[in-house]
Amino acid sequence: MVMHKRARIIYNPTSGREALRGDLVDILAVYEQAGYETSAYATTPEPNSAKNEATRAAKEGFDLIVAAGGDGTLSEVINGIAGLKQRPTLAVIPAGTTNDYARALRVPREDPIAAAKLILKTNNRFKIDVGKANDNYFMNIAAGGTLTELTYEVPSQMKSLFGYAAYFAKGAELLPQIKPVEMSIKYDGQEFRGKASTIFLALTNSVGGFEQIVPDASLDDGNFSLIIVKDSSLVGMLQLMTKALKGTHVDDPRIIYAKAKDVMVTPLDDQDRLMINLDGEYGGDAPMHFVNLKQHLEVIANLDEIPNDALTADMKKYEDDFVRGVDELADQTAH
Ligand SMILES: Nc1ncnc2c1ncn2[C@@H]1O[C@H](COP(=O)(O)OP(=O)(O)OP(=O)(O)O)[C@@H](O)[C@H]1O
Repeated sequence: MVMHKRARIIYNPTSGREALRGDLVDILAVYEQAGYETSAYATTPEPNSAKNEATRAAKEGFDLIVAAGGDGTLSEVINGIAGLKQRPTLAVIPAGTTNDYARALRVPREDPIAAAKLILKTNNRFKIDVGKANDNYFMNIAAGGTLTELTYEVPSQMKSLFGYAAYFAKGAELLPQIKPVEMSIKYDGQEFRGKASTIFLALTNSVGGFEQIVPDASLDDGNFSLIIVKDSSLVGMLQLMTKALKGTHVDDPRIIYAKAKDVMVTPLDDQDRLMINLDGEYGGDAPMHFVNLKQHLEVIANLDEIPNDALTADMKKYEDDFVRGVDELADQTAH
């Protein structure tokens, strides 16, 4: 008897513009063509429906799990399998509005069937790092601060309309609420002790449109890129944001930029609440222990292709306007 490999597609019927529904038959056919006996599960509005199904399918011995939806669905699927001994391979079909992770894996983001077809390509399997934060897992970025919604809590509609520009608008609006917190950050035998306003632990360089926030990110080196932001003034933070667009923030004295596998973040004053955001969702408060699980998951990706993520003309213009606005603001405050 021939044993077939099995694939489980976990898809969110509501994500993005409900684009997946019409493509599902074709997507199933692609995985069948690749030799997988394939079935599909539609997620439900209940919390963790994608996560629970991912755990169930992995324990049932499925070889491949396809997470089809937005970053939220993908994050749940990763949380459903990352803690298991036997982990299926993960494929991603992006259908959300930001799809940061698919961008990092260079999975086509406009065409779900093209994304599925990566399974047919040779040289498409990569073992990549996964982040652990206390008992949760993340694949892209952990952010900590008094206000971790900084780059994330952008309403979906606004994201679809303005894409990447929406992050700036929202970021600028929220910045005045950021307050520095006295904290200890132990990282691979070193320690930062002092006031910091925000920290980031990144696994990829694909963070809400800031392609250069981690200019030298590697998906499989076992390290987080740790960014500790010491400044918290409005102008200072905005200036750092403009520098982050170009990747020049890493040399700024207001920032500590390091590579580390093990990071312990502890607020030093019990009164301070240091919230942690994992891949765009609230992930609990510090103290938090972060561990990089090196090459923990096998993913279907397109990493041998040359990146094709040039900023569109519109984004570029917005970026230029933003940089000019910040320069003017800095001038006014200086006088
Ligand atoms: N059948 C369903 N009906 C309503 N909501 C659902 C359903 N299935 C999943 N959800 C909800 O969808 C959310 C996850 O959305 P997901 O990240 O996949 O897409 P998105 O929000 O469109 O994408 P992005 O995060 O990129 O904006 C979760 O809050 C989940 O509870």
